[in-house]
Amino acid sequence: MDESSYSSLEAEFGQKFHSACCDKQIDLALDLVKECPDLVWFRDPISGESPLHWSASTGNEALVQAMFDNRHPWNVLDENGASAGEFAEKEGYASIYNRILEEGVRAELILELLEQAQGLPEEVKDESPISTTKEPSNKDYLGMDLKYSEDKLLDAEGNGVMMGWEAPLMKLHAEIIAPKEKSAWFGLGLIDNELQLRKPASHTIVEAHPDVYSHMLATGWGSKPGVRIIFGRWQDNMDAISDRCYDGIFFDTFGEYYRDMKEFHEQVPNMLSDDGTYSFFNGLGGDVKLFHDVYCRIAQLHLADLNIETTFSQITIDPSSAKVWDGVKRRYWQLQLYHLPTCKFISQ
Ligand SMILES: C[S@@+](CC[C@H](N)C(=O)[O-])C[C@H]1O[C@@H](n2cnc3c(N)ncnc32)[C@H](O)[C@@H]1O
Repeated sequence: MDESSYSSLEAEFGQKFHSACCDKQIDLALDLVKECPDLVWFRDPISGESPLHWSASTGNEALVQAMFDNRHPWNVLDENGASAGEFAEKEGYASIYNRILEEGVRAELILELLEQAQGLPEEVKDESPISTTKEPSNKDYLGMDLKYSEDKLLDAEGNGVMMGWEAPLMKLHAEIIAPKEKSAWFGLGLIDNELQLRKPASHTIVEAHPDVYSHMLATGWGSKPGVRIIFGRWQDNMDAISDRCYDGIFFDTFGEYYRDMKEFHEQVPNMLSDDGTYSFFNGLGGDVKLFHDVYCRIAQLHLADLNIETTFSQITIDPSSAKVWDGVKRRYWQLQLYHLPTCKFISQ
């Protein structure tokens, strides 16, 4: 059943449930779910809020658990784009936030297993709230004309491929994957300039878009000492990319999903030196805090399966000014804290 197809009975129970939550009548709310489990599909027609939002606001764990026991989705957003996690946080219920986060991790991992076992259809796959960066599909993007402006690289639909506000983050990523040999993806070349300042012995750049590649050549990257450019999709060039061991690797593409990034992560152990550092642009779920937290945890778990430990440094970043996004179709980052990943082999 989808959220728009609840019956009038479920709508009636949904409204009663809302009132019970507002009045913190937990026993009544639990009885209502028992009597009509399908009330979990009710959504307030104006606010878009769900029974999970209201349960989270009560701070009652049993009620939140009752939502999940009755298959309430963890990732419903209200009309303002707020998740149930944010409702819990607003009331100061950190343990409820964490319970919803755990459920999100569990649900996404199960979805991934189903996808592996059955090959889910595209429309179901795309129900996952998370893309690694910003839209559209990678292949569509690679066929589009791009536009460089002073501090932005936009695709033909006005999506921000790379933006100047990310410069301080690129500096930090460059610092952690520091000297000798590097691999990166180009965009505005912000991280590449930072890496060059650190005078690496060699620096490999992988870039698939013809316009970006031309821009790289026009700005002299083709003849910089120690710089090697591999032109093409990383997926199609793994043999050339992994012909050596890197002390630092940075991954930051465009129009790819988390599953693409995971596929790249599986290649990292074959080309990172024993004490090397891997990092990636962590735009995962960058417009909803709960989604971002769920996917940081999932990436951490998947990397741990590869014997790689991930620590996240929290960086305050606030690109909320309207001017930053002038002419850009979608604000792909809306959070106050960036989780900068440092990934290293777990020592035996
Ligand atoms: C977000 S930008 C990288 C920005 C870069 N970190 C910087 O500091 O300027 C992503 C780049 O990856 C390239 N790209 C996208 N998909 C790719 C793929 N499958 N293989 C290789 N490069 C890709 C894009 O053309 C774009 O230049």
